[in-house]
Amino acid sequence: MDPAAPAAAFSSAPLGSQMKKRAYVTFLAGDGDYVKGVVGLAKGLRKVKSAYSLVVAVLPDVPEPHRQLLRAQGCVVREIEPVYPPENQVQFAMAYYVINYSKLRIWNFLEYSKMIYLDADIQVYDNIDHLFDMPDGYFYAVMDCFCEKTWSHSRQYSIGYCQQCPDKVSWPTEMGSPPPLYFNAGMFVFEPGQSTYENLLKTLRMIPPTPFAEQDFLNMYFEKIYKPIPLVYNLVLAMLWRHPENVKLEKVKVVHYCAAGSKPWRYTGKEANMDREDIKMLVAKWWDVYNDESLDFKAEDMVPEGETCMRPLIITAISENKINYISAPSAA
Ligand SMILES: O=c1ccn([C@@H]2O[C@H](COP(=O)(O)OP(=O)(O)O)[C@@H](O)[C@H]2O)c(=O)[nH]1
Ligand SMILES: OC[C@H]1O[C@H](O[C@@H]2[C@@H](O)[C@H](O)[C@@H](O)[C@H](O)[C@@H]2O)[C@H](O)[C@@H](O)[C@H]1O
Repeated sequence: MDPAAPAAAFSSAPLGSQMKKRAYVTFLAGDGDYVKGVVGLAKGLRKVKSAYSLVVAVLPDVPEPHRQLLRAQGCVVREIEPVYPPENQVQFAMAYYVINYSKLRIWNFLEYSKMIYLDADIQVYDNIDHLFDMPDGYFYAVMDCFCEKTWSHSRQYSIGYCQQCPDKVSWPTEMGSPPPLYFNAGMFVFEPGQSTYENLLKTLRMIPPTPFAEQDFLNMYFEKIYKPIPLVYNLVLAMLWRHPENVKLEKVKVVHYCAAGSKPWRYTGKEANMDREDIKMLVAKWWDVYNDESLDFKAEDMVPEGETCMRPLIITAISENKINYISAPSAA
């Protein structure tokens, strides 16, 4: 149990503690407003009644008050050391992407057998716990789109090719085979492991960095075991105006607020496409969850960190006094 986990705990080894551990995990850097994204995500997962904890991998520059805020929302806060790419002159798509290589530390969370990574600018609106039950040995994520200006450095963008509509502009044979399927690294299902972790870091030192930083690197590294999953599990907002024919908004379970100007906690509506009705609706939807006090963490929400979906058994066991539940001291 993470020593910094909420005070609520089980006095005896939680039922099933020998079972495989699973959890959601996100990444937080800096002392800025992304912490709001993590709070929103923690409350969103609670709203959809996820059976798993949210682990937050924080860089050392995340201040203690922000860590306390996240613990008070039931998150498991884990400090990680930064990971920097080799010295390079590359122009990252966004200058701050250099910090995103630190996401690689989550492969070293060896107490977990399977995790679902979610960026802090993601919100989960339907329960996606079933993704944990997909076959082991693969890397699951949603395909990205190459049509936004952020891709102007790429061959795909230069010829107007996008994997979201491969028949619209087909890949020219003179350019060789089309690029392998490419995922958005804001959401993925993965299995932590020591050998994978060590090999990731060793390989990183040998690969020249590229504009999409760790997203490009992870696509290269996991190319052979990457399995695309439906777009409903990570709606990259640009899909709404780039490939509306591929989006059924009412079916979307996970929204990724990654388009420029779409971070709900910074939203002004002034950037391109931000005045769309669907964007306004999705930003309001994010705020509804963030502001919903009924979704704040309460002791009875505690699922032993990393446990499988044991809540019903645990509650029965508590009611039958098979295990004692030490509830967190009330906030009052
Ligand atoms: O100042 C920052 C910038 C980024 N992030 C983390 O890195 C992820 C990826 O950055 P961002 O969401 O800005 O990338 P985008 O998906 O919008 O390109 C964020 O979701 C956060 O989890 C952070 O914690 N602090
Ligand atoms: O560090 C590289 C980043 O790459 C991705 O950002 C998005 C974002 O840049 C959009 O603006 C693009 O349109 C989209 O394609 C691109 O994937 C991940 O979501 C993020 O977590 C991070 O890995």
